[in-house]
Amino acid sequence: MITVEHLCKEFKVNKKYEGLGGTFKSFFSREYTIKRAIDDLSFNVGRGEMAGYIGLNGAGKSTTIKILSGLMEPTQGICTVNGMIPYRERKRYTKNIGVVFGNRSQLWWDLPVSESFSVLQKIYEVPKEEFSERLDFLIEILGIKEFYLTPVRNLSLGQKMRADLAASMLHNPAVLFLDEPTIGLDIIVKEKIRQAIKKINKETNTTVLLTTHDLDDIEEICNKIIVIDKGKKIFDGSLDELKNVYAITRTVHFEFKEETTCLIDIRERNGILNVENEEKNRISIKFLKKEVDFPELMQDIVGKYDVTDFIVEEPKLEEIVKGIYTKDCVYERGNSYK
Ligand SMILES: Nc1ncnc2c1ncn2[C@@H]1O[C@H](COP(=O)(O)OP(=O)(O)OP(=O)(O)O)[C@@H](O)[C@H]1O
Repeated sequence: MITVEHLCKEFKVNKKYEGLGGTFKSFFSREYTIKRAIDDLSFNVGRGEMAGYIGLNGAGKSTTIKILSGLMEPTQGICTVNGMIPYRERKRYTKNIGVVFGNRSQLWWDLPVSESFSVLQKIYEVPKEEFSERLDFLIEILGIKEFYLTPVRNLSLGQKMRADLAASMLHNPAVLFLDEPTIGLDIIVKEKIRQAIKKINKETNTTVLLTTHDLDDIEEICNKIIVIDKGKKIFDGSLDELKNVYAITRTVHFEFKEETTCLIDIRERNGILNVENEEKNRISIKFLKKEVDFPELMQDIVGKYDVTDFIVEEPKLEEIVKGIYTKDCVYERGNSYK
């Protein structure tokens, strides 16, 4: 459904000079440097898949979305979405996609939500019956009824986002591009938006490409994840694959019947990263999965100490992804764990 092949995007950036004189010089200078925002990027997203597209600030996410939604042409490479080249046949193409930019609304500020939707119906040429069916579905799953007749300027951030999401889906697009759809929203509205996206995908098999800095969005919504860094792809696979490759540690929290302070024999073993006394009878052990035989470790501790309870904790997605960026976790690829 979405195919990206060797995509590059370069921007010309005016050369900057230091100081006040420099600022003046920069203003009139015709010298520029080239900024490569996307660098030989290739990936695929299949029909009905929901892919999370993540990267640090400035990694190139928005630039990719702009190219994929037809707003920008790449410098090199090619992409197709639903069989079309986005920036070549924009008018026909826009009827096939929905786009939501979390920091920008596509609704008309002074119009009530209802009228904004009617204008979009005309723009996208959606037949009346189809439109009304679609509208009922979106009003229901996004809980829009309570502010349907309110002017957009009077909506809260969360209401505006829900209305924007509905607006992007009125013409039943095959692909939905979401750029930070939960930015600035409270936890309840975030959850509503996530559930709605999942429902839309389930009911209409819409393909979703989602960029976000909130990794809970990814964990809850996506079945595929693409990680980019400085314009280059550094991971492409399922969430489980990401965890298998990069979640190299595990922590077990033990509760003992009595005060157990040291576990010196455990602490000294290969692959044990940390043994911490949380309370007098509670100890947590963090270790490298690759170096420690987990069942053996458990057997050993349960055999020697009176364990009343234990909880196994895997690293959170946030921690895993942070490790990928900082290269702290590429233990299996030859470097060492810091
Ligand atoms: N129009 C432009 N002119 C010059 N440089 C640009 C332009 N647009 C983006 N860039 C640069 O390209 C790089 C990628 O920017 P982009 O906005 O795609 O990143 P991003 O991953 O979306 O970041 P963020 O998470 O902060 O939104 C950045 O270094 C940015 O400064």
